[in-house]
Amino acid sequence: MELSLESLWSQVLERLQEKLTRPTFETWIKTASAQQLENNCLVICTPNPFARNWLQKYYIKTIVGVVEEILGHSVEVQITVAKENGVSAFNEPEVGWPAPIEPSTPEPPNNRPKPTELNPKYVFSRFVVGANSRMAHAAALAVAESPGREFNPLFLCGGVGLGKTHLMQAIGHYRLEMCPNSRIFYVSTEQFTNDLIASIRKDSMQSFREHYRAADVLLVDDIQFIEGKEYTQEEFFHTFNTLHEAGKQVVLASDRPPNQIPRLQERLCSRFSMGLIADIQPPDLETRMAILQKKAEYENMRLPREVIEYIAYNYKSNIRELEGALIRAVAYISISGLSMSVENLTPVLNPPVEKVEAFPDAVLMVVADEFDVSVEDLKGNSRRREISWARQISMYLMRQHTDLSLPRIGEEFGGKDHTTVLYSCDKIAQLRENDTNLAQTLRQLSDRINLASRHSS
Ligand SMILES: Nc1ncnc2c1ncn2[C@@H]1O[C@H](COP(=O)(O)OP(=O)(O)OP(=O)(O)O)[C@@H](O)[C@H]1O
Repeated sequence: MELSLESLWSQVLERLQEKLTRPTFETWIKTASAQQLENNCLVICTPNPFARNWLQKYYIKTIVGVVEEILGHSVEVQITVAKENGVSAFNEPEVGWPAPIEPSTPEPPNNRPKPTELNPKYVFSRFVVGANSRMAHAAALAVAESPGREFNPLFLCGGVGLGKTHLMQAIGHYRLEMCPNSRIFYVSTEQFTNDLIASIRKDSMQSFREHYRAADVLLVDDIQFIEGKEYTQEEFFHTFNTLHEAGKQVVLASDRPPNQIPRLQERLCSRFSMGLIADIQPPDLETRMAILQKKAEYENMRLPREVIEYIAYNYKSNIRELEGALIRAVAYISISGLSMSVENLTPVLNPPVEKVEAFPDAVLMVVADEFDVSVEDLKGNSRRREISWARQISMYLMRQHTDLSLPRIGEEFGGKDHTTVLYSCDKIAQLRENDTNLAQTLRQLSDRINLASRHSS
C-alpha cells in the first residue's frame, strides 16, 4: 500500500528525532515540512534560505537514508524554501539561487563563453550604506540608473570582503529589473582569461569577441589579476574600447587602484582611471552592527544586542568574516541548545587574527617548524599529504599576515599560480569555520608569527 505524504513525513520525523540531538531536531527538522512526493522525489520545505542551506549541507544524507529506509527504495530529496515556490528569483532577489544572468537570451552556442550567474542576494536593498561606502554606493546607483553616461568605467576598489562584488552585481540586478533584455555580463578576470584561452584553443576567437563585445553592461571582478598577463590585457583593451565607444557601461572591481596594479599596461591604466575610481573602506562599528542586523533580519534570526555588538566589535576589517561569525554563532547555539549570549558563544567566536605585518619568511619558518617540514618543502611541489597541508596553511597565513597580492604570495612559494593560492586560502578559511581545533592551531601559529615578526623588525 502506498504511504500518504503526511504519514511518510511523520515517520521520517520520528526516526530523525531518534537519530539527531534535540536542538538540531527542533531547529532544523521540526521547522521543515514535506511538500510533495512525486516520481521518487521528496520535496521538503524550509522556512528560510539559511535553514535550507544548513539542511542541505549537513543533514541531507541522514534524511535521504531515513526516507529510503521507510520507502524501501532509493529516492531523491530536494530541499526548498517556502517562499520560493512560483516566485522568480528576479522578483524576489533574496531567495532562489542561482539566477540566470540573461533570462531572455537563449543558451549561447557551445563555443561561446557561458555567462556567470549573479548572486540574487547582491542587490542594492541588501547593501548597508555607511560612511565607508557612501561614495561607491552613490556611484554604483548612478551607473545603474544611467549606464554608459557619467562614470564610465566605474572602478570600485577596496580591501578583501568589503562589498565590491556586491555593489557591482547590484548594478546588474538593477539594470535587469529596469530592462529585462539588457545583456549584463558579470565575469571574474580569471574567467575572462580562461574563456580567452579556451577560444584560442578551439579556434573560436570570433565568438569570444562577439560575446564580450555584445554586453550592455560588462562587470569585471578582481581586475588586479590581469597583472602581467600580456595577451589578456591586449584582448581586454580592445573589448573595453569597443564597449566604451559604443556607450556601453564597464564596471571594474579591484583590491587596489589602477596605478597600483603592477605590470598593468599604461594604456589600460589610463583607461581604467578615466571614469570614476570609488573606494570602499572598512566599515565603522555602527555600520558593522547595521550589517549584522540586516543580515539577521533577512535570515529570520533573532539576536540579542550584546551579541551583535560583540561580533561587530571583534570583526573589523572584512564583512565576509563578520557574516561568517554571525552564521557560526547561530549554528552553534542551535546545535548546542545553549542560550544566545556572548558567554556561550566565546568558544566559536574566536576573533580574527590581529594583522601584524609579517615577513613572508616568518610565516614559512613558523609553519615549517610546527608541521615538521622544511621551508624548501613548503616552496616545492611535493604532493605528500602533510607537506601540501602545511603549504596550504602557510599560504592562508601569509594572506592573513601580509599585504602581498595572491600572485606575489605564489612567488614566495616557488612560483605557484595565484589560483592555487586562492584555492588554499578559501579552503582553510572554510575549514576553520567549522573546525575549532584547526581554528585554535591557526590562532597559535598566528601568535607565533606575530612574535617572530616583532622580534625581527
Ligand atoms: N555594505 C554592505 N552591506 C551588506 N552586506 C555587505 C556589505 N558589504 C559587503 N557585504 C557582504 O559581505 C560579503 C563580502 O562582500 P563582497 O564579496 O562583495 O566583497 P568583495 O569586496 O568583492 O571581496 P573580495 O575582495 O574578496 O572579492 C558578501 O556576502 C556581501 O553581501
